[in-house]
Amino acid sequence: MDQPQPPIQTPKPHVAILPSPGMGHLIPLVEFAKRLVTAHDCTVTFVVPTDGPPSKAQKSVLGALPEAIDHLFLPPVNFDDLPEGPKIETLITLTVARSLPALRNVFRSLASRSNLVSLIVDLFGTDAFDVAREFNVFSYVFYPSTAMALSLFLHMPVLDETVSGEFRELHDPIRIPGCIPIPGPELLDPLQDRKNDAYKWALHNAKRYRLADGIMVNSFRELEPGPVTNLSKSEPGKPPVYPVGPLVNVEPSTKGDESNCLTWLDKQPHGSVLFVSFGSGGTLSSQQINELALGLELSEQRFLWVVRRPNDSTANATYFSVAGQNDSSFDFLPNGFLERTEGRGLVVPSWAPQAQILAHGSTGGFLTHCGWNSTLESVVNGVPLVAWPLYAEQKMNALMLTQEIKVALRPKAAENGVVQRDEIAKVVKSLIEGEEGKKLRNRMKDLKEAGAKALSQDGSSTKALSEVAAKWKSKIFN
Ligand SMILES: O=c1ccn([C@@H]2O[C@H](COP(=O)(O)OP(=O)(O)O[C@H]3O[C@H](CO)[C@@H](O)[C@H](O)[C@H]3O)[C@@H](O)[C@H]2O)c(=O)[nH]1
Repeated sequence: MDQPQPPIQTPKPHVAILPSPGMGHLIPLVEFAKRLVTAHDCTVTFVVPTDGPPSKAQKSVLGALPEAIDHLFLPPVNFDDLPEGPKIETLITLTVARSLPALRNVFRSLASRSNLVSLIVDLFGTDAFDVAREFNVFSYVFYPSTAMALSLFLHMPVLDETVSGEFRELHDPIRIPGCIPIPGPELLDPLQDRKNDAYKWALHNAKRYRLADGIMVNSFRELEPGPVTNLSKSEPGKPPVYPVGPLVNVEPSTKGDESNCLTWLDKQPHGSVLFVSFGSGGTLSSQQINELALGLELSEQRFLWVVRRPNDSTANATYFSVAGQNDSSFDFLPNGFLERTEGRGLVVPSWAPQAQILAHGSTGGFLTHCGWNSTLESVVNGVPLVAWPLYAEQKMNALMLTQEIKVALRPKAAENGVVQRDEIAKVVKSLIEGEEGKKLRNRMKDLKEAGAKALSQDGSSTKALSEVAAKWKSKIFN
């Protein structure tokens, strides 16, 4: 009788992921890569463009990945030729565009030693599609923000052609298929000044989205029914859109619990603490930090606040440098604030293990800049929000969270643009112990369940990702 044959080794599909700069872009892609490996037996290489030495946070996230996920840093690009004060979107797009020769070399090597099937970029990386085409592999976008913002990106070429002047000056709100109307001043930052290069680069990327073989978005239908339903309709020239979320950072944070936040939370009553944090890049002005501190004090609620040194000229001062910061002198906080709130409040410098804080039972609310990862991390833990948008697409997110999904309260700024202490105290109190807070919390709990269902074995996001993976696998066997 014939001896049984050893099983034929299936060649694994290999995927190259190119994250554009920013922890908010890297973190969801890492979760996405883990799914590709565990659920679809892919192998992955993160090819990371840089403009300087990799940050501690980047190294620590990428260094902790399973064996099937490799990573390498491309040589830093140079920006010496740029005029003064380029905006973030310009820097992010140019970091990718100027890394293409190095990416090409990496592709040459990957293609020779693996079944390279696809390139995945995020919202600002579409220039890399040219390299994917040269090597005959698929090009996908992983869109790390809302289906609403993706709808805007896809609609941007039409807006550009049909609207003259600045969007922020339009009398009527902007209407995008499937989305709630967006007042011009709430549109994402690069659309606020059409003469700036940042607008040019956003439009450039938006036009190139149509060249992708598919777009994955970190959202799910129950969270954004209007935009998701509309995006799933097929339309000539629009790639298929796959909602694959909520993919969030669930691992212990990159920097551990150096500030003992979790130990402190262990000692607080259930659902009593407001977590205050502005993502990886958010900073406040001196005047605003002062009001926020006094507002938290006045609210008489417990709080855990990730504090960064104020910056009076920009709201995203630490976007490219957060990991380097470790400024624990809080000399800019109001006199006596730390002493007066001792025991009831904990202030930590720069960075905290956010995923674990939001998952902790003592956390009852989150005052956030509305970055989409922070928002999703709150959704998967059923934590209601105070919306405090700062830059990028955060005002659009806040609009949706307060007016459409109704899981957030948004404090109003005074005429000078600063949110005053009384307003802060009122909103915080209402979220943590008021009737309104209760409603938002219940709504968040429903979304938490819907999110878990979307990612379950037969859930919509699981199925959407399987469809993409099947397409990649078919490339190997054809
Ligand atoms: O002290 C901190 C601060 C942040 N984080 C983590 O860092 C990520 C921050 O992501 P996000 O909330 O999305 O904020 P940004 O880093 O500001 O993200 C950028 O990218 C997002 C996705 O495109 C956009 O929604 C934002 O507007 C944009 O600023 C989250 O996973 C947090 O858990 C920590 O672990 N500890």
